[in-house]
Amino acid sequence: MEVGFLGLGIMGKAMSINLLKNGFKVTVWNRTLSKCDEVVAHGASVGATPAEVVKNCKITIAILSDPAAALSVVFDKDGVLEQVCNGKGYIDMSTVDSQTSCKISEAITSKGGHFLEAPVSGSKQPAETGQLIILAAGDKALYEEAVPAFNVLGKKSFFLGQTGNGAKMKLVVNMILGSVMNAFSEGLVLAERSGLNPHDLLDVLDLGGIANPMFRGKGPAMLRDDNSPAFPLKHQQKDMRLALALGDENGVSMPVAAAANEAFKKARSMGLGDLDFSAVLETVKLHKQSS
Ligand SMILES: NC(=O)C1=CN([C@@H]2O[C@H](COP(=O)(O)OP(=O)(O)OC[C@H]3O[C@@H](n4cnc5c(N)ncnc54)[C@H](OP(=O)(O)O)[C@@H]3O)[C@@H](O)[C@H]2O)C=CC1
Ligand SMILES: O=CC(=O)O
Repeated sequence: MEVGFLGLGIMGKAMSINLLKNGFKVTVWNRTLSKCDEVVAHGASVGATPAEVVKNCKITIAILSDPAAALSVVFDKDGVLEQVCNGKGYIDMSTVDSQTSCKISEAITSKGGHFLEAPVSGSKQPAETGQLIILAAGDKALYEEAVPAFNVLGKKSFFLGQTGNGAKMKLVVNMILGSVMNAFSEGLVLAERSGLNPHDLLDVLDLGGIANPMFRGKGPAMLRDDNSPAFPLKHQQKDMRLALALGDENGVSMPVAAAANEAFKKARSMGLGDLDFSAVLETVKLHKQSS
């Protein structure tokens, strides 16, 4: 199967290499061209523009940073829309809001193309090992056609119905993720400042009813001040912002998520946006009792 792939950030690089390793022919494009080199070394071809990739491939996948990037790659000059026509499929795996997804869907389908949103749950390592959870919605026939690729990229794919449902599911999941990360950060600092060994806290958490792969996976690195990015904090803050907007639209009060969003905003203002979202721990460490 031949696919186009737009966006070779942390996720896109791992996912496109995974497709190549599993026998797919892949044509890639990335705004910063040099990021194509490693994927080309695994056998990918390069398209000069998103439009060229779509022209050459029946199905094109994108995973881009945020709504602005997702829209730009479709609507701007040399963008996806210039080459979408009957029979072409476009799958956007970026984490965006449902409005962005619907706007892209309308544009693609108005030109005869097929659109599927398919944001993913899981981070850099699940992307590398093909263990993502795929939250697809939109064109069911395109979903069926993409299943062989999804089976390489993920451990489980969900088809959630109409366009927008995948985006909403992803935002709900990441709203919880970001809130939990804040509570976990507060717990680590509270344990340490109150004289406990935070490594003991990790062991205790691991055995109880709130045991969580994220605590075990990220806790030791957080205690070493290692926040090398798997899931960049700026993207987690974007997800909190979009989830809060979804809460507004639906009249859902979310004080915990709102507080978590403020902490991520604070972390961004401290210059931590490109680090892992676990770097929100630094905002908790900031507050020290002076007397
Ligand atoms: N990292 C993770 O753990 C996960 C991330 N996600 C989501 O996946 C998406 C990608 O994440 P990730 O790979 O980590 O992000 P990165 O920041 O590593 O990569 C972002 C990608 O978007 C591209 N991009 C940004 N702005 C534009 C633009 N205006 N025009 C064209 N391309 C643009 C970047 O290009 P360039 O290289 O030129 O900057 C790069 O290819 C995000 O929506 C994120 O929320 C979902 C699940 C897990
Ligand atoms: O979006 C991030 C993730 O880990 O999922």
